[in-house]
Amino acid sequence: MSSPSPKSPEQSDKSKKYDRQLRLWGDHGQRLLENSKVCLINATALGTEILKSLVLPGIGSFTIVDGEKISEEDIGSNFFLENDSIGLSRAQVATQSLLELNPDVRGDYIDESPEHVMAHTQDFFNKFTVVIATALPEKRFSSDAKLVAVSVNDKSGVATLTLQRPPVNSLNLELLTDISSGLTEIEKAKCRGVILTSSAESVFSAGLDIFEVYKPNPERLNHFWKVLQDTWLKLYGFPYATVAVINGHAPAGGCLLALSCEYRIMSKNYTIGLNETQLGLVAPKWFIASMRNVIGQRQSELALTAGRLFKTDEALSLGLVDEVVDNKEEGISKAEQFLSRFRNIAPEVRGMTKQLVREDTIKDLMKTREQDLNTFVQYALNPKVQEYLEKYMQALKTKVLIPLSRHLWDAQVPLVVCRSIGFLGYIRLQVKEHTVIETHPDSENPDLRLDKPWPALKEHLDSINVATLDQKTRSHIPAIVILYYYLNKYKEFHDGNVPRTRAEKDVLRKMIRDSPIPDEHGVKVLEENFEEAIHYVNTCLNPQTIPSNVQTILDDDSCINLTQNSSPFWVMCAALRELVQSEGALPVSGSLPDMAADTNSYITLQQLYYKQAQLQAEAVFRRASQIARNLGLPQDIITESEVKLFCKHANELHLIRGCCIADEYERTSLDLTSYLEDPDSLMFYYITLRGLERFISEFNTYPGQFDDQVEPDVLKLKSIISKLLSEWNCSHALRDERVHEVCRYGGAELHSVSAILGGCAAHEVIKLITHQYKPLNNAFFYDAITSNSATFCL
Ligand SMILES: CC/C=C\C/C=C\CCCC/C=C/C(=O)SCCNC(=O)CCNC(=O)[C@H](O)C(C)(C)COP(=O)(O)OP(=O)(O)OC[C@H]1O[C@@H](n2cnc3c(N)ncnc32)[C@H](O)[C@@H]1OP(=O)(O)O
Repeated sequence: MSSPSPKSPEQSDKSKKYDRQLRLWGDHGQRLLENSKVCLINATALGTEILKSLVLPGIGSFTIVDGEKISEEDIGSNFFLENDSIGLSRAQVATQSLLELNPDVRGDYIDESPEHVMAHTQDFFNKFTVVIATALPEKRFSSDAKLVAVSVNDKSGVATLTLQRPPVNSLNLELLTDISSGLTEIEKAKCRGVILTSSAESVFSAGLDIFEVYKPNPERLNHFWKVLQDTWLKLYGFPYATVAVINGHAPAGGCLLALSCEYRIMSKNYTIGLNETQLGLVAPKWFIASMRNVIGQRQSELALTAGRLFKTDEALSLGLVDEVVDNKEEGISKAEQFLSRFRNIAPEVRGMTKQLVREDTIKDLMKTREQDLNTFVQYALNPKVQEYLEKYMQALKTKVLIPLSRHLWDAQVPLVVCRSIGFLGYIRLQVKEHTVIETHPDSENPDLRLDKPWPALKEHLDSINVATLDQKTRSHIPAIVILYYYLNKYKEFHDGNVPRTRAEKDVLRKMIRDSPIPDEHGVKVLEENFEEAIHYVNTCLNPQTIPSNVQTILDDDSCINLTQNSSPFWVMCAALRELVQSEGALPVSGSLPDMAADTNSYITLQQLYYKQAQLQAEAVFRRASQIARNLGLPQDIITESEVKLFCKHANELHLIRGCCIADEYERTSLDLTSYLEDPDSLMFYYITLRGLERFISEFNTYPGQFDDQVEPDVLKLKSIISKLLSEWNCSHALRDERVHEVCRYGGAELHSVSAILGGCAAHEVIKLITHQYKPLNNAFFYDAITSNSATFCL
């Protein structure tokens, strides 16, 4: 769904419109901004405020991902939503309002939750320049690793197929496909038997993955069900002996997997059953048959119609499982014992017998496969079922921050996580690697190279004898010429050294100050250009060294060992490294400060600096293009204008390597002592926020969201926070009033706080996009009560 906006016809209009900001980040920064694609997850008040401050300066495009409908609470805080839009898609309405702010920006939206987008289009977020997420809950991550592990014990000939799709082995298309190919692999290896188990600590399998069925892509939905049928047919009719070691909960589809095996061994204190009716769903016929074949018609009917989930011991009495064990290891050992029962029976004979026993059930599905598929698809696409699934999914807590963080970290897309709650604001930047070409350093000393002038400059400066110039010419020569002349005089008397200390510089300053010829009254009048020369003694004679930030970059492995994945920045750095190695210094910046001088002499000098900078930038460009060619990178990845900018600011290159939010959330110890001992430290906000996020994950509401729950929520939040602190081995406690304060907010967003924070977050995003100005590293807290703010590197 996209709402394209026409581009403004007049380029000059655009320059006029953006005139103020062009002074800050230049054409180069504006170009990057106009080519950027920004994704916003959740159009909360904070989210739309951030986008507002990005749309106005003219980002290329934005996409809002938000599956929420507009609520009354939204209207109270979100400036971009209006009363008559209650119940409409928040993503759509926010997109339309934001697009009105700037006709040069394109915007679109996806009216789906980020969880849904992640589950269906893994790489969706990779295409963005930056992803901004507001009000996003955390989640244990699911990785791209193989979803099943197959291992074969060569001695016993027993294969183990372990389900390992975190967090709960919910059966999506990929997991089912992997189970099916795992079984094929085991069949080819002619194993004596298979043990089916799970790597999760307390779940065998949570059954079918709800995300496969919620707002599905019809083609994938069809495919999903066919693969489920195939996998069941393969497992149910598997020629070798099969045992399920059920080391955790096995509801619905999880129970079906276990029922398809010949023998079931279950760990204590979990639940198992075909509970579909409890979920408002009807179990397909072959699910029912799988159960009936194990516990009989009568018990199946009772269990299925009530949607019963049985505790392990109940399941044992019912015959739904065959043995109970204390843990998975014991289960595996019991499973091996079961399989060894068939040691003296010919595997083909055993297999054929099993297939005959199961033949009718298998044939039933084979005959009705197409019809079963159509029934499922129609049922799943029914709006009522979808409505029901939406509610069900909300009840199944949704946490998404951690997988998103991990995914974007790997894809090297910056992630900006923000939250605005009550009087508290928080911004956290995740960048794996961010490089900055600082075009606006805090203090820039002119790069004059008077201590080591290159030949053309030396020749020109040496050609002017300041002492013999007539008064008029003297008063118009550029300060640099004067400085160079007296510097050489100074060197003559100081063994060829340039002045370094303050006292030494005073000597040089005095030489310049004393240089004018006295007038008829014996007074030495110091011209403006001589004053300037004295001024430059302080700033322009420091030896040309390579700043440590730049040296670190030139010594970085990414600069030395380039690969096909190297960014243009690193290719340019490698070329720069070669120039530095051959010339012993960074390229000349090429710009000359304004100075009191006659036009001709100033321009001559300016040309010398400009030409040298051009020559050096061209050398770096040629080398960078060569490196890119050698690496097989596209030729247009390095442009001449970019190299010029890079060389001009070569002493202001910065590299930031950040840390991954998912790692931060999975860290088991955190040394907060020094912060917590400081009564003014805002670090307690971080702890409160982490507690808040865990609260949302556990209870699916904000603490204090419901008036009658404020006090119980305070207790729950306190207990969550003290658990968090003890997980981090932190002995401090959080003051009670801090917890009360957060519960008082009840999850409310205040427009004024969101507006301030939105501006700050947008500013950080602009830094990330333009690669100018160093971004925040890495967390920012804003306390709107005291108007204090703090940054922490977490
Ligand atoms: C789906 C079919 C619908 C309609 C089609 C029409 C009809 C024909 C089909 C009928 C046959 C259907 C068969 C099925 O299998 S339906 C699925 C039924 N399964 C469940 O209802 C299980 C629900 N899950 C649980 O009860 C618990 O998660 C479980 C397994 C006991 C584990 O508990 P716990 O360890 O506390 O873990 P969490 O609850 O915190 O869950 C962790 C994490 O996993 C997500 N999740 C859980 N179950 C599923 C699932 N089935 N699909 C997708 N995701 C699931 C949960 O949301 C949590 O996610 P988070 O983001 O919060 O980390």
